[in-house]
Amino acid sequence: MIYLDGNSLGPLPKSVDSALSSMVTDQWGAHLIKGWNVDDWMGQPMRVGNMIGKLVGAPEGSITMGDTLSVKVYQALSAGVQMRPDRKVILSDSGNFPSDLYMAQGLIAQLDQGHELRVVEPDDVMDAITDEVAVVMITQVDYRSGAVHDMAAMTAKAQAAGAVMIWDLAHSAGAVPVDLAGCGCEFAVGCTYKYLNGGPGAPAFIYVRPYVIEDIKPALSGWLGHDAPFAFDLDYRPAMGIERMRVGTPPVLQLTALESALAVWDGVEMADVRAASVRLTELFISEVEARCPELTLFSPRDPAHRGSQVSFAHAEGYAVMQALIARDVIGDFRAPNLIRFGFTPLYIDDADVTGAVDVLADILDNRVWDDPKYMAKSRVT
Ligand SMILES: Cc1ncc(COP(=O)(O)O)c(C=O)c1O
Ligand SMILES: Nc1c(O)cccc1C(=O)C[C@H](N)C(=O)O
Repeated sequence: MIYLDGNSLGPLPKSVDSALSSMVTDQWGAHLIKGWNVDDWMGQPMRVGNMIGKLVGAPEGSITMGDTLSVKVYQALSAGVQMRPDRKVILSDSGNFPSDLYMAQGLIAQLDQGHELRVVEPDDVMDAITDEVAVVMITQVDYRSGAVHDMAAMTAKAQAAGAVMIWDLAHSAGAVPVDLAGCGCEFAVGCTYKYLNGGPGAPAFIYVRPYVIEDIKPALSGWLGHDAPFAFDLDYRPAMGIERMRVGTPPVLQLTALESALAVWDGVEMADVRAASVRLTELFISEVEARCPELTLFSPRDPAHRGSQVSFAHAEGYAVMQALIARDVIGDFRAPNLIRFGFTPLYIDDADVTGAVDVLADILDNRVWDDPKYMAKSRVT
């Protein structure tokens, strides 16, 4: 198999199977409830958060783990809106992943204070940052095109206009160098099942800039974000620091898989990963353009403006992708007409790229995709 879908679900790292089975047998099985203390399950969200922090330029103790990314988006958004009570606009772009926009719509309905979700074209975000905007919420790497927003420039513009900046790093963490502390944003969130290889349903992360955290009153005020969860007070009192963004019981099995998966990043420099990623995406684009004239590049041509994924448009993109998958070249399809490929240098090399293009060119040259069995849409694409 040539796996070019690590931008949606990373593969199984070799260490994870034994890490999970040891956790189940030696911790859960042997220690039962004592595991919360003797195996430090309670400390896992912070421990794993610190591992991720090293990959995204966040200081120790500024990231915690748990829940899904959609939930973490909601937490960051509600905190951001609360920080700017006099402003009513949440600004985002049409390249954002829909769940982020849906969470904003849900929050606005619940607040019922006249907030507006303003969605502009990706290229228009900078100009749309005005003094009406409470929060700018942007996914750094566009899930369809792979186009990259400049985190430092946009954060600076947002803050100069008095707005709070939230970055969604779902398609950035483990894919492109990120400097959260350097860019100065107030919030960042991301998932761990893509480039970080944490497995299906792996928990999300949330970063809050240290000086901001103490002012946040969490909207999801669960007991594990309480200052003293085991005091079982009847009233909520937020924990000190980033722990207040925890909600409930950590997903220990998923965090164990993720913690093991993250060990492969030890000694890996993001700059090296980025250089290899650029080489792979450049090779893929030049090979496809030379050999597959029916395909039109949808991603930015300049690698400086592209993440670690490449999309091409084809009118029958769904069927083309199904034919590729049937030949064990795995990418995915995004409506209405995009075939999307992720390039993950930890396990993809030049031979994978040229091998994938060999199959793609054959499928197009011989219209292999023009078959009813490749046209029928499945439930998850
Ligand atoms: C940019 C972005 N935001 C949010 C989500 C939603 O994440 P989750 O399903 O983990 O809530 C995804 C992926 O599904 C995504 O790519
Ligand atoms: N999270 C996913 C899932 O649970 C099922 C299928 C796909 C996903 C994804 O992550 C999709 C992904 N955010 C995307 O970029 O399209």
